[in-house]
Amino acid sequence: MGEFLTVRNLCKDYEGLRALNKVSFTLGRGDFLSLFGPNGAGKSTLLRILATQVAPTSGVVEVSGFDLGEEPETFRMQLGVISHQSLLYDHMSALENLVFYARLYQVDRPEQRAAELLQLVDLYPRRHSRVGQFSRGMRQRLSIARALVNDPSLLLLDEPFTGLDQYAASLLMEQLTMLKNRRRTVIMVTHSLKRGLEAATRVGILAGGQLVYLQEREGLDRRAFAELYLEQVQGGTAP
Ligand SMILES: Nc1ncnc2c1ncn2[C@@H]1O[C@H](COP(=O)(O)OP(=O)(O)OP(=O)(O)O)[C@@H](O)[C@H]1O
Repeated sequence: MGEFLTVRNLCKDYEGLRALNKVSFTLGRGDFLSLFGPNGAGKSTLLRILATQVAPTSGVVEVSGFDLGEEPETFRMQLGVISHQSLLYDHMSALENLVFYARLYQVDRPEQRAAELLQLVDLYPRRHSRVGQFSRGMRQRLSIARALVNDPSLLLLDEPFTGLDQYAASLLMEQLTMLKNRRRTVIMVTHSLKRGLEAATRVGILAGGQLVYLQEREGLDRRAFAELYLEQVQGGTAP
């Protein structure tokens, strides 16, 4: 079976600072990579490149064998992103936001899809409230619903548990597990070892812009991994 996502020798420089240094890995459909690493390691930069928000300085990203740089629009249609930016419109209601994105992604029956997702993240009773009035956790729930609107083939999650209560966090874990079972590919950046290891098929550590560790989750020695992670976090801050 061919790989779904191929990242090869990816580099990103910001004004002389090398944020990513020759990062290479591949993921198949149904793979779930949990990516750990200290602050400033380059994790968000990697996700931003994969989300086509930032161009790499050099290197290649291929999705289903197609170069990302050549077909960004096609690729975006099958992408879901949860990042630090919520990408929500404050002056619109929760329902209006989701219907807007459902239309943007040319989803069948946008209203129905929006309602379904609002149920899923337990915001249906608040569907007519303006998002500007939402709490942080409610916004995060809606961001999750937004990211799922097109049933993405690749889901990119940057610290998705931020602001979520226990209940919402377990709802998200459930969704992620379902997506994985449906052979969607997920990359999740997190500082939570527990959450990251729970859902992963692969675990990686990015430090100083380099992928210093990448292993299958199965058979992973949790204790040894926790120690390695701690070492990296203590040893390395921003490059
Ligand atoms: N737009 C930018 N312009 C200049 N430098 C940037 C920019 N974005 C990120 N950087 C730098 O690139 C490096 C990697 O940043 P990045 O946000 O990718 O790290 P991270 O691993 O996601 O960190 P955190 O865990 O703190 O979110 C840092 O040194 C950061 O200062």
